[in-house]
Amino acid sequence: MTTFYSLGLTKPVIKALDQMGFEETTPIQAQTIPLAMQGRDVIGQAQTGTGKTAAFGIPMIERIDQDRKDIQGLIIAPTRELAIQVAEEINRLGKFKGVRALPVYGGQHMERQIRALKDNNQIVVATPGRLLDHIRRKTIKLQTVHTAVLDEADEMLNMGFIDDIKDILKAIPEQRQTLLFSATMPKAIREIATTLMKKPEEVKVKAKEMTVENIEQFFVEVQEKQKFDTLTRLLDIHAPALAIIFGRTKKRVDELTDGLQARGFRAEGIHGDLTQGKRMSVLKKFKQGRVEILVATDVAARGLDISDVSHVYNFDIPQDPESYVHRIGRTGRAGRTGEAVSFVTPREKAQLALIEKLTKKKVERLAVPSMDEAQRGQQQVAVDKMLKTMESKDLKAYHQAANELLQQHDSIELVAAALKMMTKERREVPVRLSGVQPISVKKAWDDKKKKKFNRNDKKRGGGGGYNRNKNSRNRKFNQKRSRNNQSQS
Ligand SMILES: Nc1ncnc2c1ncn2[C@@H]1O[C@H](COP(=O)(O)OP(=O)(O)OP(=O)(O)O)[C@@H](O)[C@H]1O
Ligand SMILES: [Mg+2]
Repeated sequence: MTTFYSLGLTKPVIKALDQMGFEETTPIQAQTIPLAMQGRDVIGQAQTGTGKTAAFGIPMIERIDQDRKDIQGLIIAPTRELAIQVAEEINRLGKFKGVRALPVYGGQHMERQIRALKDNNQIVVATPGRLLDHIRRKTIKLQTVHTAVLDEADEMLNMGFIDDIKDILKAIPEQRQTLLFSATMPKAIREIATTLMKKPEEVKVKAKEMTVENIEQFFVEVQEKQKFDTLTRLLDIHAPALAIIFGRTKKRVDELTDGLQARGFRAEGIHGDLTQGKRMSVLKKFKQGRVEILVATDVAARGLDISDVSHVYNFDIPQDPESYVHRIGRTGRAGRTGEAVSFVTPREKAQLALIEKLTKKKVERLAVPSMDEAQRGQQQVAVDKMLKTMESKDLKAYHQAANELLQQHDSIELVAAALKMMTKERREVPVRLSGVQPISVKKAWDDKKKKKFNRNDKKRGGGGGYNRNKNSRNRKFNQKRSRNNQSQS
């Protein structure tokens, strides 16, 4: 086991780590921090939830001169939520050294952002689109950046951001250090990445499986039409603390959210068509537990670190096996346990086999639950609540009433009545979702080829400069996404 102290970190950073409750390094941290502190370029791949943020954040902070007020570190992340989350973690790590990180993302007021950029932040954490806007408008100065990080690099390159990333990196001095991190690193992406880096050291944390051990993985085989009832029954049985449900498209996410709400679940959706304000408020409510189920598209949930997520449901099996790894990785973070259940229609069994091949892990079959089992699940929730109340609350004030009731009535009937009052008796309100095409392995394969072709095509076209307008970028991006029947965040 490696301590942070043995890595030669400075006192203010050690103090911050202490305050954050980090006692030992995770393997990716132990392996990449020394390399990055020497100024080496690093490609880091390690399982979800194993502390990649601090693996690049700590060395970046160590190499920042806190007496200078210009931007010295730049982190690029695929979504706004992730940019915010990473900036928060960097700010915690840099607190005692006096290093500050500013998140910069689309959907935020431009003028306010420009003012904030003048406000002495040595690190900027940005999404590619908005960062390019600032570079074009000359409202950000990146000549002093010496360290650049691409977080979730494969996702950004997958999303068609390769030219944007190249343009951004052109605005940073060439003698920079470049770090690149993700839980998945398909070969093609790694090859592109190395062209942006200088003799990168590849660190791949050796693990038997690509997913973390503490996530139990299951699948249920269901017909498309049975999926929704199966989902709500599983939710009743599992009674998750917090759950994330993945749908394939934005429309699907909206329909699922409506359906779950109709059946009495506190669910909210998150995807790229919602306003920034709405996305932030949904996430905030979810983190506080005021919303118990978050319904999301792939992109919307990449990299999100919400510690109490106990269950992940793939209502639609993901198109890429890599997406599966990221999706289920929203649970089982930082050593906690979690459960993941994937819904597979009979025609999608081959896709499940592909996932098992990539992750080197067998996914266990779960029987489709009956309505009775679901009800017993909710009864159990009531029983647990009752027992917990008995343990933790002073019930003396209720003793007299209880005694009187027991003299007049049968004790089993009394307890049964109390349980009935506490049990959510869910009526299976009919919910109809629009039909979706099952994923076939052939389609997934074709899409992969198409993506590759598009990339080459783009390369031949030379890509756009800074003055490419935002709408054209978005249009291209959306076309690509809808072709893949996926959704942008
Ligand atoms: N050494 C450590 N000790 C304890 N907790 C840690 C340590 N390093 C990181 N963490 C915590 O673990 C959680 C997961 O970290 P992080 O979000 O960086 O994971 P990740 O590897 O980037 O995952 P993903 O692939 O999903 O993006 C965070 O809450 C973080 O604060
Ligand atoms: Mg991460």
